[in-house]
Amino acid sequence: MKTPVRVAVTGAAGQIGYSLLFRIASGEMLGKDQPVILQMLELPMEKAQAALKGVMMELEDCAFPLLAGMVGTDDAEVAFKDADIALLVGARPRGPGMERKDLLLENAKIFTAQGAALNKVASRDVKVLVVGNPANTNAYIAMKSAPDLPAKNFTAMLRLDHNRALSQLAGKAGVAVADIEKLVVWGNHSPTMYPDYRFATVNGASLKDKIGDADWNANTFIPQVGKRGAAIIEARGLSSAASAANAAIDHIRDWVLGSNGKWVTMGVPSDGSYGIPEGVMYGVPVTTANGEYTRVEGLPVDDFSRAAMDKTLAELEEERAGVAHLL
Ligand SMILES: NC(=O)c1ccc[n+]([C@@H]2O[C@H](COP(=O)([O-])OP(=O)(O)OC[C@H]3O[C@@H](n4cnc5c(N)ncnc54)[C@H](O)[C@@H]3O)[C@@H](O)[C@H]2O)c1
Ligand SMILES: O=C(O)C[C@H](O)C(=O)O
Repeated sequence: MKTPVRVAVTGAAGQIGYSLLFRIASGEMLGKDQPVILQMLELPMEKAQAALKGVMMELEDCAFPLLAGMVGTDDAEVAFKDADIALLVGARPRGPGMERKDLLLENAKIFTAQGAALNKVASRDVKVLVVGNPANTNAYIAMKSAPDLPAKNFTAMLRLDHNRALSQLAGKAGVAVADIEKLVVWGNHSPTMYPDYRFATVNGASLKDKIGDADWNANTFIPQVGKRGAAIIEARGLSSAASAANAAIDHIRDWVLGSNGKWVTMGVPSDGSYGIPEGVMYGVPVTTANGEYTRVEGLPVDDFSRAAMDKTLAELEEERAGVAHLL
């Protein structure tokens, strides 16, 4: 039997938490031979703690063979103690008519506190994924609030956007999602993101050539992927949850177990490549192996792409300036 991995999940009694925890405990994230200990954080409020207790009762009732332990708490330092993986989900979601950055100041303080708690008690190798919005800037805040942990351990979730783009492309081209490779989503998890299929292939052939529709790319595909979160809020009255949990599982699974050479999108602190200033938490293509991600380097950036990449960068810089006083 392998040593259990400690997985901390914040906002554990929320919508995403409810779609996420059972899949982690069943082995879908870290493998069917990997025991896990779930360390769950919720707000110190009676209702949230009662809901967390209910979720833990249900986890217990699943009798998951891989669930080696559970902790439910309102104290971040308990939830993050020795955590190998931390999924920072707990934050306020937006409602209809809001942009994710409208949540910035309200949610930012959560991530200064949780970054500091991770800094103090988590494993030095902890892999952190920020899901709570605005995800890139919250991940940046957590990273800056944890100066003793390597910056590369902090990531933001762009995988939902990557998966959304895959499905739109597969539908347009009449191909299977599984056959599409080398897709990128650059930048911020916001409507300014730039889903880019210039390099994408289907069974080795260019997807861009197969689609051959620049107007669809600029006027349908890019805005549709960028505004998909709002479309779901409009339809459901609540923000995406099962698909967000699924993307979080994809992100961590690939980071820990490897992407087998496939490109995936992760929001990571920039190393200065592609004209993105160092430290900005920006969606880029990576491959993953042996628990590390490696940027796909040297892709050509044409004028259209440069403009799109700079627009999403400008928004991230603006968000970063808006929280500078907290860091
Ligand atoms: N990055 C993405 O792709 C993506 C996708 C979907 C949703 N989201 C974001 O994820 C977040 C959670 O969404 P949800 O639908 O699960 O929301 P939700 O309101 O259903 O659940 C959030 C939970 O977090 C808890 N919480 C709030 N502050 C906390 C704190 N400081 N510590 C611990 N727990 C805390 C709340 O009590 C609640 O139970 C939102 O910010 C949402 O916008 C991101
Ligand atoms: O759009 C939102 O506010 C929720 C989430 O970020 C999403 O993309 O579905």
